[in-house]
Amino acid sequence: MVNSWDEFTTLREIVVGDASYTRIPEQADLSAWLTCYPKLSTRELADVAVGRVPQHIVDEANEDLGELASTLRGLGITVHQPPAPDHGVEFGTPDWRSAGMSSFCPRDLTLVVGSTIIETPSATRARYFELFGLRPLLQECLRSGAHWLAAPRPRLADDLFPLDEDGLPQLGEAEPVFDAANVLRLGRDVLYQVSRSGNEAGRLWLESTLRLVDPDLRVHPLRDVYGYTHIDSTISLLRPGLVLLNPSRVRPETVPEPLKGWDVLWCPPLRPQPSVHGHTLSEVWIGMNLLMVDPGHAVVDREQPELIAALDRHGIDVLPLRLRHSQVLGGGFHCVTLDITRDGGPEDYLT
Ligand SMILES: NC(=[NH2+])NCCC[C@H](N)C(=O)O
Repeated sequence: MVNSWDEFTTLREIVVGDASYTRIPEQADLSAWLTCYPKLSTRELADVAVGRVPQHIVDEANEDLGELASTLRGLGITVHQPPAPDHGVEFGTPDWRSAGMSSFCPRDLTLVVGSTIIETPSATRARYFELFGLRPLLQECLRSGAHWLAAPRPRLADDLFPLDEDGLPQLGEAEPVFDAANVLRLGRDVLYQVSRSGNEAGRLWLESTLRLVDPDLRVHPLRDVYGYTHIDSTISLLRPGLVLLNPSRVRPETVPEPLKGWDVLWCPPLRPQPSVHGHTLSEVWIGMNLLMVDPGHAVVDREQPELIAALDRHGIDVLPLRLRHSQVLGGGFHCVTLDITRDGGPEDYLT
């Protein structure tokens, strides 16, 4: 039964990703450049290894996902691992053509608010059909009583991706686009990061749609916190009143308004993963991208002992697991999962 209103109450059912067929999309595609390596110049992009990710990386990533799935099942959690489609298959629209990218991060394109599943309008062309891999499960959820919506299919024409004064890609406002991973759920409050992976039109669409889901829901835009892809290596909601924040992106004076008054665990310096495939889709801060199993237990990268110790000091026991390629593939434990059932409801955690 689909019911997930937050990021920390006791977890009952979850989706775990599949790294099979993962590809780095052609970087000549503006949307791929924006989502993958937005800080690289066109000259630097020439060095990026595009196409299928080396099989040993895929195999090790799937091994780690398998261990995650087994650990969660061992805790009595129902785990789904829908098989990835072949992301090498090309597709297109009247405006562009692309091949796929990855099913490693189910968090990115599917937003669950309560019993409503929302397919979000990603700005990444290569991810346009990624959710077809989840469709059988989403139909199962529908049959079990979930509401299932999809945002207006975005056109993703070039006018959505203007260049800035440095010739680097930006996200325009031509249409509503955002990834689900730009959103954190906090009971009746929803944090929406405005960035290169979620625009203001996307926020407007989400606000309008969530009014249909529950008129008491409140969407809080987070602007000028982190301008790049996704919110969950900048902010991790640990439990009511305690948040893990990325000190390289947030300062005490810029703690997002909805979280002022919460206790802050400033993430300690994290350890980079060994470089195995040139440029990485994530910064080192992906190490703080953790999964709360319940308010007292977190799945965390076992190669981050300083973070594990900091969580322990805040009364959070850690299940230390490995995710050897979270930087290269751009996903930590929050990214590579999608919780569909937790115990919490539309609580008011902010007053
Ligand atoms: N849901 C996700 N895939 N999140 C990944 C966020 C990675 C973020 N752009 C960073 O470099 O730290």
